[in-house]
Amino acid sequence: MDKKLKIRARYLTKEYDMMKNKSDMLKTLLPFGNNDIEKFWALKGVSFDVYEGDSVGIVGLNGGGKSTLLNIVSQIIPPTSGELTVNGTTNIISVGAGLNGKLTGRENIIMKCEMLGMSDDEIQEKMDDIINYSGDQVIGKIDQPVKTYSSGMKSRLGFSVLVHQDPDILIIDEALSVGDAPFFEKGVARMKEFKEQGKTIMFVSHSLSQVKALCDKVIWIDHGRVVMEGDADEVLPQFDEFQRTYNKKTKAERAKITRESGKDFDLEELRQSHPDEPVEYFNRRLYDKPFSWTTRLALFLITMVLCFTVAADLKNLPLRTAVMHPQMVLSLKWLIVIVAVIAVMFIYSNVTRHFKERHVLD
Ligand SMILES: Nc1ncnc2c1ncn2[C@@H]1O[C@H](COP(=O)(O)OP(=O)(O)OP(=O)(O)O)[C@@H](O)[C@H]1O
Repeated sequence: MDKKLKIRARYLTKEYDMMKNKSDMLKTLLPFGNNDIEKFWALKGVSFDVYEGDSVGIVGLNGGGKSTLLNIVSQIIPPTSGELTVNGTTNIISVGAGLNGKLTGRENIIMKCEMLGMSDDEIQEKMDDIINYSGDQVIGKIDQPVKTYSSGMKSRLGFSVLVHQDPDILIIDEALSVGDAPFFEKGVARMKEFKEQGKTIMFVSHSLSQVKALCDKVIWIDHGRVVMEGDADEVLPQFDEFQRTYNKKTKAERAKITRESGKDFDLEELRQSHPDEPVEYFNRRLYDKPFSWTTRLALFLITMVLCFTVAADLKNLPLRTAVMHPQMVLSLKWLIVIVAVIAVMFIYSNVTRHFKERHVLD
C-alpha cells in the first residue's frame, strides 16, 4: 500500500532582515529611511517529501537552517517563497519554545494545552501526568516562573506537554539534547510509540547518535541548501566526515563562510534554473515583499492625514473647517517641528549608516 504524503516542501526559501538595532525596524517603514538593511538567506530552495510513519532527522552545521526549516513546517514562521503542504496536525517542541518565562510551569502547561486546542477538563485530567512526566526538578518548581528554570527543565516541561498530545506530525528541535540520560530514554521510547502508531517525526539534533537511534531517513542541510538526503546509514557517515573537516577551520573562517553564504543567493536565479517548475514556487509571498517607495510614501501621507484629523478633533474643529483652514490646526511652529523631525530621521538613517560597521567577533 502506498504511504500517505504528510509533508511536501518545494523550493522553500527564507530571507531574514539583519536588524542591527531597533531603529532599523522603524527605518524600513519611513519614507525617507534607507531601504538597505542587510539581508540573510537562511533557506535557499529546500525541497523534500515526508511520508506517513517516516522519522526524518535533519542534520547540518550550526546556522545551516535546520530550525528555520522546522519552524516553517510547523507554520510558526512563513517562508519567503516556495510551497509547503502539510497533511495533518503538527506539534513542535524545541528548547523552551512557546514557553512564557513570566508564567509558572503550571500556567505554561495550561497555556500550551489551550493553544493546542484542549478543553479545560482535558487539561485538568492530564495536568498531574504532564507534571510527573517532566521529572523531579520541574515538579519541585512547578509553581515558580519558568524564567527560573534551566534550559533542560524548560525542554522537559515542553516535551512533557507535547507527549500528552496526539499530533499527526511530531517536530522536535534539539529538545532531547538538553535532558539527562533517563529523560532521553523516555523521549526515545515515546517517539518509538509514535512511530509504531504510524505517526510522522521530524527531528533536529546535533547528536548523530540520537539521530541514528531515532531516524530512518536523514536530510542534511548546509547553508540553507539540501546537500544530501536518504537513508540514515548512508547520509550520517558522510555528514560526520564533512563536519570533522569543517571543524578544523578557525572560528573566524567559519564566521566568514556563514556571513557570505547568507548573500550568495538569488531567487530569480533559482527560478531560472528550474524552468519546468510552476513560477508560483518562486514568487515572494506578499507579506515578504519590501515596501516600495510609493507604498512608504502612501503610508506616510495616510499617517499625516490621521494626525491632522486627530489634531482637528482635539481642537474641537469640524473636519470640513479644519480642511478649509489648516492653519487653525497646524501652526507654523508645528510645521517647523514636523519638518525638523523628518530632517533628523533622514540624516539619521542615511548619514549615520555610513559610519556603522558590522563587527563579527572572532
Ligand atoms: N530572526 C532571524 N533574523 C536574522 N537571522 C536569523 C534569524 N533566525 C535565524 N537567522 C539566521 O539564519 C541562519 C539559520 O539559522 P537556524 O537557526 O535555522 O540554523 P540551525 O541550523 O538551526 O542552527 P543551530 O544548529 O546553530 O541551531 C543562521 O545564520 C541564523 O543566524
